[in-house]
Amino acid sequence: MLFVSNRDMHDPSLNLALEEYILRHLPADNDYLLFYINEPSIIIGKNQNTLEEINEEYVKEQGLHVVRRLSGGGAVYHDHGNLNYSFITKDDGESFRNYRKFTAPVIDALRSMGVEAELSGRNDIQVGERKISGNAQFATRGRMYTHGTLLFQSDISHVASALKVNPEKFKSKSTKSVRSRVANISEFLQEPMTVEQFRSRLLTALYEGRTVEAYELTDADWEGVRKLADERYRNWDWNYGRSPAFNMRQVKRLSAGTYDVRLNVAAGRIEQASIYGDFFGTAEVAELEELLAGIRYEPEAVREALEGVELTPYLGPVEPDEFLQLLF
Ligand SMILES: Nc1ncnc2c1ncn2[C@@H]1O[C@H](COP(=O)(O)OC(=O)CCCC[C@@H]2CCSS2)[C@@H](O)[C@H]1O
Repeated sequence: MLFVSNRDMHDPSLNLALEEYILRHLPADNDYLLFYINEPSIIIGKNQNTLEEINEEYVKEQGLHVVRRLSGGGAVYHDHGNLNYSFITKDDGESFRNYRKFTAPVIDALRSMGVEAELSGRNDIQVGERKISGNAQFATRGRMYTHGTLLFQSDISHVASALKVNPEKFKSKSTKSVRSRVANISEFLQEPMTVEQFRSRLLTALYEGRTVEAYELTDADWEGVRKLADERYRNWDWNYGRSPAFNMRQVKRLSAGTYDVRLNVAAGRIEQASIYGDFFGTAEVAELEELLAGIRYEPEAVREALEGVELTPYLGPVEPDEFLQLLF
């Protein structure tokens, strides 16, 4: 596992671009480890509707970055007290949706510092009932990354104020406020340390005492990273773009996540479909939306049109009947 160093880079667009660049362009015969700390930001899940996730007024007032990532899942708040890790590895057919595999070494490292961390739910690391880390994955062309946050010493009140919280989440996890659900790792440490010291401890623990081998990024690499940042992560179309036009809308929680389906139906046919949510798919949900366009708005017609289409890559594990229930 090669370590990629970017210690002084805190622009979320550059950090997400670097992560994507490593995934797509660095030699695939190696695994990579990347850490990053972002300036105050909201990082939106791939399939989310940005404006419904953020508290716009607060974002403006605080000058927060709002950036969409390639992985599924929900929106999270980052600041200088939040350390992110990313394992960029081969997609070997067994690792996608396997959060235990990638969080285990992080959890072991936390335990070695006296933090009683454990994996719970789909993708969270918690101490007791409180979340200290959210995780997500992205896979393409045989490569994948698994990345997660580590709330070390973040301003927890901002976590609550910056994000608009989906009432579904409260119901399903039966908690009263986000504030009480998340916690900073520093609270659980016996001896105080800075986020930088925490980062070094984690790095040493992840290499289990072996020397940390680094991949040195070249000038050409950096050029590629900047290009990706400009083209994608600094692009309004990517971060906010997708149009929410609809005249039928249904929001449902299934076991694989929350789905928000919107349809424009005219003359009995689906003109346009938009599917939002915090689910974990690998394929572009836009392809599925396109498949739905032009189909008669009837369960049988939709069932027929989708025959043979595997839904899981788009939507995570969802049965065809469940999908129909989202549409009708
Ligand atoms: N920084 C951070 N860490 C942990 N939990 C958070 C954070 N910010 C907000 N939250 C809480 O998690 C939920 C959303 O949980 P949910 O499970 O919906 O989403 C996630 O966890 C996504 C994790 C993405 C990790 C990436 C790693 C590098 S770039 S971002 C939110 O409503 C808050 O209650």
